[in-house]
Amino acid sequence: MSKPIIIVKFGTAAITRPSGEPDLEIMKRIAAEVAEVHDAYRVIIVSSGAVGAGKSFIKRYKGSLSQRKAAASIGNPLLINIYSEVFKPYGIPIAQGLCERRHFAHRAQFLQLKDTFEELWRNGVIPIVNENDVVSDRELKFSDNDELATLLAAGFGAEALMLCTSVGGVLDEAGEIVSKVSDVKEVFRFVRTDKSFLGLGGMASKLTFAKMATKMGIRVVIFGMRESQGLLKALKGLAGTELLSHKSTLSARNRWLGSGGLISGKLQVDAGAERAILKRNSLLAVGVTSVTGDFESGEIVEVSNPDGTAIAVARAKIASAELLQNMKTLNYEVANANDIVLL
Ligand SMILES: N[C@@H](CCC(=O)OP(=O)(O)O)C(=O)O
Repeated sequence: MSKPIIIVKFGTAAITRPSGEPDLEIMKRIAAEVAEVHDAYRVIIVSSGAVGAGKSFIKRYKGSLSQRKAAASIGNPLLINIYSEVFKPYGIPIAQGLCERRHFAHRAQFLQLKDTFEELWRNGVIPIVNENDVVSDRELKFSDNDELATLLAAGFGAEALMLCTSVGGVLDEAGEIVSKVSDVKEVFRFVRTDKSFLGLGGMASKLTFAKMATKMGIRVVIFGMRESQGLLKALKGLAGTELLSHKSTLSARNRWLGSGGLISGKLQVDAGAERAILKRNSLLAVGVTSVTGDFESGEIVEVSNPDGTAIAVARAKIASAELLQNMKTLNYEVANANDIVLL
């Protein structure tokens, strides 16, 4: 049987000194702990920190979009070199994967990503993923690397999504780490919305994506690396905040479909089409009342009922332009029942 997959995401604040430079001690600890679980799991590391690692090279850095992108393009190779060095003592080669949102919007592209990582794992290599900041533009970028890590966890059918933060977990009113959470709603009220200067996500973002992952049957642990054994303890549920997964009967393909973050367009349907979808039938053009966004055949759309409540996500069989021309056509399939996941 193949080894389970874990996604381990390190946020900027978790691996960066206050000056913005990568914290070598923490990164050595990451390598040591990941090396310990390398035989038991197929690991994907998602690492932020490129902007922090490169920003000192940008004159009068103020954090504008172009400065962040330039800083990331300088910082990414620096960061990946450090990872390569810290994993060397364990004989583990690492590889870099730079992803954009569109790589997740098409099943075929995602399957290529999967094949590439499978090949890396067969060769004992750990892929380290970051957003392709240099080219991802305002609309096409991930909201942050928590989203990227969640999409990878959903698409790869990961057993666990490990989100490393500087705080070490979700803190309650008394400042204590909440250890186990069965419903993410329970801890949302503790969350402050401020985030670190260099990173993009914060605790609210982590919990939003954690909720999505737990619904898909993925265990999520928010943990820290400031103390040794942080990852190892968190994997055993002995440190950080563990968000328990819900039972999921979705196939890997439908988890990927249902992960929501990939949505390229939105469709509103009438009451008849809503009933049909809820009875697990296909979606026909005649039931679509409005089309938002510009999507291609094969991309993911959100489907909402006449009240505007999202009821499903679906892989569109036709592009938005073709749908707009055939809105009133009977028996014109927009999404096949097998490509619709109810929310
Ligand atoms: N891609 C950017 C990081 C973006 C990001 O999501 O940061 P964080 O919220 O710290 O995980 C970088 O490498 O600096």
